[in-house]
Amino acid sequence: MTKLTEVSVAVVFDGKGRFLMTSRPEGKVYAGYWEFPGGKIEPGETAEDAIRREMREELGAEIFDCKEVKTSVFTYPHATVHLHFIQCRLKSGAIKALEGQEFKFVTMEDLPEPILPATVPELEVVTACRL
Ligand SMILES: Nc1nc2c([nH]c(=O)n2[C@@H]2O[C@H](COP(=O)(O)OP(=O)(O)OP(=O)(O)O)[C@@H](O)[C@H]2O)c(=O)[nH]1
Repeated sequence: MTKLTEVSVAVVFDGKGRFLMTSRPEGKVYAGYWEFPGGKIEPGETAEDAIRREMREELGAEIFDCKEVKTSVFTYPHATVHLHFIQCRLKSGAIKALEGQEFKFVTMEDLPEPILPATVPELEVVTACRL
């Protein structure tokens, strides 16, 4: 059976109904592609533990009200990923790009390009979660 890479990603809205996307930094596969913030789940972590850690490491952000809203599986040439979409809220304070990435709050009408292939088909469903 194919080994799944477990990945946790955050679905975060701002007060205007826009959601957060980040660009992948140089040196990673698909560098420059836009995605939901997040990363691989490490051994012993839950999806929620992982997204709390990734948001802290990548963006200096603390989150709360975490809820898994969807999972999906996508096969890339380099790996098969099992994505866990965690809707959450940001505690107040500025987000900082700590890993050389870019970030922005976007709408479906104003998406950045290019977006990771696995993320594109999930955008509609995930953004429908808006509170
Ligand atoms: N963060 C994130 N990763 C995604 C999304 N969609 C998607 O297919 N992925 C895939 O999930 C995997 C996440 O790995 P990563 O390289 O970002 O994870 P990481 O920060 O833990 O990486 P590291 O192993 O270099 O420390 C990649 O294979 C990436 O292509 C998405 O929307 N957000």
